[in-house]
Amino acid sequence: MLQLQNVTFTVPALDTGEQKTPSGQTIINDVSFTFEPGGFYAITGPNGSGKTTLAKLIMGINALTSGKIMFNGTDISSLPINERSNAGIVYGFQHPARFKGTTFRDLLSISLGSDDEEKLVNIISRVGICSMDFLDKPVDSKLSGGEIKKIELATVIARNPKVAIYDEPDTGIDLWTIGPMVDLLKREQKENNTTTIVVSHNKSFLEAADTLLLIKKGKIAYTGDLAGAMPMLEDLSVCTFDEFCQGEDDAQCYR
Ligand SMILES: Nc1ncnc2c1ncn2[C@@H]1O[C@H](COP(=O)(O)OP(=O)(O)OP(=O)(O)O)[C@@H](O)[C@H]1O
Repeated sequence: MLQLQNVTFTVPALDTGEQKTPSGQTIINDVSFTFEPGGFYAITGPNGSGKTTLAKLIMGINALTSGKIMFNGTDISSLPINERSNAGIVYGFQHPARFKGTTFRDLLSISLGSDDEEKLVNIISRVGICSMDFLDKPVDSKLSGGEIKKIELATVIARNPKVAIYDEPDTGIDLWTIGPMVDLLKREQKENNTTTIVVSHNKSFLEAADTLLLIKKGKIAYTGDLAGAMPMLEDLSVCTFDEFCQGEDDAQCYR
């Protein structure tokens, strides 16, 4: 069980070499929530509401300003990323890194902790990569957005995570690939009891989730199923910029 207790993230002061002065903007504000083992959660909300920041706080990519994160009874709030990863929390990036001179086989072997061919094939077939040649592709800028996403998913799944966090996994993926990707994450959730947390605006992921967390201005505005969230999702007041238009129906903006 993964518990967020009064989790807060305020933009830290920049170290200018002089005394630190807090820049002070609170991005995540006093968020408490429990992710049950094996649940499928979608974190959604307007642009800039704090979804990625919340995911990064769970992974330890951002350090908490205050509050606590408990994982299976242990306080992991001050653990670095690698120790959270060793504990079973794994993060798939929105824009995965590309490493010149590294092949997919290298990356996957590191994630898997083994270069056993049979195990590598098992993982690539789980993410829907049929060609063995793909294993020896360099992970560089020549890969398409969809290919790099599949590689990222494979490296997360290879770690056999207890908690898998995917930040906008549909970025760079065509509409025809989203369905199979949702099916893949659902299958991994069910077969391995993986607690799955997906940051997404995509309806397919929102429909797949057991529970939605709707984030608005750094706070949880709603938790529950998609049907219950619909009025809020359709309500323009969830827009981050609503203080400028006060929610007027005919506001001239790009929401
Ligand atoms: N370390 C940081 N320093 C300064 N500002 C930050 C930091 N981390 C996040 N922010 C700001 O916090 C806000 C929320 O960012 P975040 O990436 O969490 O939003 P999001 O809800 O995931 O948005 P999107 O849907 O556009 O991906 C943004 O305005 C972002 O610029």
